[in-house]
Amino acid sequence: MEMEDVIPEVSLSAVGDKAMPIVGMGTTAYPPVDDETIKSAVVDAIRVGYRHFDTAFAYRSEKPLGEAIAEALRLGLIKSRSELFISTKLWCSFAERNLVVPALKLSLGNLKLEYVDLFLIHWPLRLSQEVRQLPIIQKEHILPLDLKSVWEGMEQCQALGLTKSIGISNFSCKKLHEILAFANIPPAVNQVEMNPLWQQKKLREYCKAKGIHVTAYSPLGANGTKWGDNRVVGCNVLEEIAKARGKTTAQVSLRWILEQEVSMVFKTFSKERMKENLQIFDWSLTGEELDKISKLPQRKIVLSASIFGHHDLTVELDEEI
Ligand SMILES: NC(=O)C1=CN([C@@H]2O[C@H](COP(=O)(O)OP(=O)(O)OC[C@H]3O[C@@H](n4cnc5c(N)ncnc54)[C@H](OP(=O)(O)O)[C@@H]3O)[C@@H](O)[C@H]2O)C=CC1
Ligand SMILES: O=C[C@H](O)[C@@H](O)[C@@H](O)[C@H](O)C(=O)O
Repeated sequence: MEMEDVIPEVSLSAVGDKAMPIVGMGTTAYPPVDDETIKSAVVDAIRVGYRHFDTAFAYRSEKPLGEAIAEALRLGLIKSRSELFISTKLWCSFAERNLVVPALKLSLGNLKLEYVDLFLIHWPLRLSQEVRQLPIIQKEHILPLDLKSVWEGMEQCQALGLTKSIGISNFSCKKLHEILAFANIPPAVNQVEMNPLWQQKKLREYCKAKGIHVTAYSPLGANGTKWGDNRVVGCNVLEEIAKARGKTTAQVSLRWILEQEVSMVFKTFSKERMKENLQIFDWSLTGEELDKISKLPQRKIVLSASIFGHHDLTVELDEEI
């Protein structure tokens, strides 16, 4: 059986015809790797059965992802680009009304694609165009986002057919409330950190009520990266469940996410772990196990203040839920 047959899909509210595989592969690596490594990891992932890939202008992975797609087509691993679901994100230094369409065109140029399936506002922040690296030392380079005008630019991207659907990332209930007040096209997706140690209960309830699909990022707590740590894969409660069930701690975390009816994007460039991380569809957690996980102490792992630098806007963002 082909793995793609077993990855379920979800229909997004704003996308006419395209469903999103509920498991996708992330493409941001730490420490950074060369393009060839990303390209061959994506080709491996397509072989294993992944069809959904998450990139961003900021990850510098758009180009190798595009090359991997071309290679997969050449090798006959897929027959058409339409078999894939590709999402990319608007970087904060393009978060201005007139820069949104050109930014997506830049990303499409990197990807060598005519359209993406999903385009997200990466963070509810704007960065000055002078910013060249993170974290930002000069505080005046972190700026508030004019959400209404940026969203108009996102809507234009969809109207132009450059993306099938549009959404947001790292948005709290408060910011969702703001955007829903004026959006002509409501966001299809909110991509946020979610794992057993940051369960996002309130945000998920809010999104469900508003018909916004949630995608979990850093579902393994971004193990081994500079924006995450090993608290999820090293969590005792998850380890105990894993041992009792003959699974890995990562599989327990991913299975828990699946059972919350959200989708997820995780990153691994190891072919073995690509397979391991897909072994989550044919078993389920017991009520007792779910109960233990629901009682885990909660703490956000991915903090905008550590990615961008300490600033009133990042501190406020990290506190909002
Ligand atoms: N919208 C946003 O602001 C953000 C979006 N993202 C997106 O989400 C994706 C996933 O999140 P990310 O932050 O990468 O974190 P993840 O939780 O996916 O963790 C990735 C890390 O876990 C390791 N890993 C993967 N599988 C296993 C396993 N089975 N056992 C042990 N370790 C494992 C990987 O190493 P290895 O490769 O060696 O297996 C990698 O170091 C990103 O790649 C990106 O696309 C992430 C952060 C923010
Ligand atoms: O420098 C850090 C990296 O950019 C990392 O924090 C981001 O790429 C993160 O995964 C995100 O999506 O915001």
